[in-house]
Amino acid sequence: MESKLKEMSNGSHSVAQDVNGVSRDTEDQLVTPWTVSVASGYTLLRDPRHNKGLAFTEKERDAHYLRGLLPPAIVSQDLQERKMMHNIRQYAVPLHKYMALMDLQERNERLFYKLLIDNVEELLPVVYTPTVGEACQKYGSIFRRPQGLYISLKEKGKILEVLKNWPQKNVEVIVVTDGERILGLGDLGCQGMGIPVGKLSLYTALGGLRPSACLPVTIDVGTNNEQLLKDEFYTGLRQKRTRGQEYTELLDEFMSAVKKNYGEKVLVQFEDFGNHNAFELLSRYSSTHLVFNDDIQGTASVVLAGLISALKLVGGSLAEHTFLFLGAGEAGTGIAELIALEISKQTKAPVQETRKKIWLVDSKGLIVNSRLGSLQHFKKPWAHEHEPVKELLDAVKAIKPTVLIGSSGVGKTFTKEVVEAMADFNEKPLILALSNPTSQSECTAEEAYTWSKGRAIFASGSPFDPVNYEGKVFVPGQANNAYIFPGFGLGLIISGAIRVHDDMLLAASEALAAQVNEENYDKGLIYPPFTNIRKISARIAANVAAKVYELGLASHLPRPKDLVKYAESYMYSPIYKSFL
Ligand SMILES: NC(=O)C1=CN([C@@H]2O[C@H](COP(=O)(O)OP(=O)(O)OC[C@H]3O[C@@H](n4cnc5c(N)ncnc54)[C@H](OP(=O)(O)O)[C@@H]3O)[C@@H](O)[C@H]2O)C=CC1
Ligand SMILES: CC(=O)C(=O)O
Ligand SMILES: [Mg+2]
Repeated sequence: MESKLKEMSNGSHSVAQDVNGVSRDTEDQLVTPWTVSVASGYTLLRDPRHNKGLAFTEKERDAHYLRGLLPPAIVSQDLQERKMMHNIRQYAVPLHKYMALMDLQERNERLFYKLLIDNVEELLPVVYTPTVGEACQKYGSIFRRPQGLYISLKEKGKILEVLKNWPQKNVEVIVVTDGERILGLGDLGCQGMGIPVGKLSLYTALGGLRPSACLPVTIDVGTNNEQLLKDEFYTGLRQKRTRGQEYTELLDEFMSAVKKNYGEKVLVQFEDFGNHNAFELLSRYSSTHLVFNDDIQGTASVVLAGLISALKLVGGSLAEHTFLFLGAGEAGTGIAELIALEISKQTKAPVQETRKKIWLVDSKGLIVNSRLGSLQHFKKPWAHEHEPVKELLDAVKAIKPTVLIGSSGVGKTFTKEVVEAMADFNEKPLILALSNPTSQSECTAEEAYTWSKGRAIFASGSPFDPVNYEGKVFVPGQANNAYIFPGFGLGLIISGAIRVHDDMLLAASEALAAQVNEENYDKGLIYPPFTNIRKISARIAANVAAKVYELGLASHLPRPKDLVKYAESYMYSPIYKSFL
């Protein structure tokens, strides 16, 4: 659909909207709380949103007081990209690549996104898992310029004012963490900021949301990480985590301030909270806000997509498979619930029935009925009738799963014996080692292929290189919610969704699974490569938006006819704009 821009006044600044009321504010506006201006001269070169470096043309240099502030050469954005990629490839240490990319993001935002979009397979492991994990661990010592918004206990009572300090007013998506469960690395407190920053750079690069529409937030309620509390470079509050009423009040204040400042339709994505808060927050706000928990829901949707496409390789219907999880937290129970829902939709059997072929193991062993009294609420639906089993290997032998999913955050837990047992009773065992970063992966790709004698269908949360096993090359896929959340969020935003519904997650899974082609299957892949991720995200967005309209939860009316085209037309382009 062709977008027809019209200017609308919104308080102190102007916001452009299309016929559907979707914000199409241009990137050219530098919006501060008190004025609307585009910087010029020296300030323009230091404004990452508008800076083009040597790509400023002669005319732009004249028009914007840049004469003398740049050397005479004028280069294209493509040449700048080649130069930056060359420089980044010189670094042998991934963390140095990460720091170079963050510097670029702070210097020249469009060039940063052009690099990320054009080189997504190469740079994803740098701005995202696994390197972002190390960056969070060392965030205090690599800290240069602050990114995102920090809301600590010190700001209690004035969160709305804090939000108003953020220069962008037309925010569409917030990714928020409290840093308690950063990937599988545990409590990193305030240093968890790397995660919302990284996730939102994927929202732009993979899903096409404007950078100015994305707000990374870290809620700092302290940390129980003793090492960080003692670290002189730690950037957060030096106190133990606040729990209970004070925590709840802070989160309530944040959520209501967000709605006041950005309106009903801002999407809040919860990321890497400890599970004792994650489920609670999702259920508390899901009827009043547009909220989505990536670890519970995004992960569920990406894994379901992988399972649907894997059926082409392993055969049978979902209902005919038996699933065993190592890890019964956000990811594990979230995925389990969506699989049960999908099977229920396919077979018309009640979810209580379809759950019975899904088993979970936590740190205390298999989840069984005799443990019901002491189980956290999110584990209870998975307590089935069985004698207690302590070890994963024994659970594998007892349950005989066709699908084994690792969501424990603990590396090396899919041992040789576990993989061999899976390969004993499955022609093609489906093994997903979801835990991040690479150090926490339940097994490596090489281990999965070698121990199963080349029969495993394998995917992992963090990427592994292709493996040569007995002369055949196996390409492992990446089962990561990065496939889902950018397109999912885009679908919610273009339709003006007011609430998230499980059927939208199913719609996202279906759209992703449909993108896997014969060439991918031939390589043993159950996910498409990330190379075409923007096209994939547009299709996910369209399917999600279609579901939003079907459920009557859309506020952007009329419904665009061609939702894929509409999603594509909505996407941010990192190509430089002319300033003449
Ligand atoms: N690939 C992807 O897209 C995603 C990957 N993840 C990854 O999944 C992992 C888990 O995340 P999440 O579910 O949110 O974490 P949670 O903390 O919510 O859950 C972890 C679960 O693992 C169990 N566990 C811990 N240690 C062991 C052990 N030694 N043996 C068996 N079970 C164990 C815990 O048991 P207990 O309850 O008894 O403590 C708990 O049930 C992380 O590494 C994260 O990076 C998460 C989201 C997306
Ligand atoms: C991928 C992700 O969201 C996680 O590991 O937490
Ligand atoms: Mg996460």
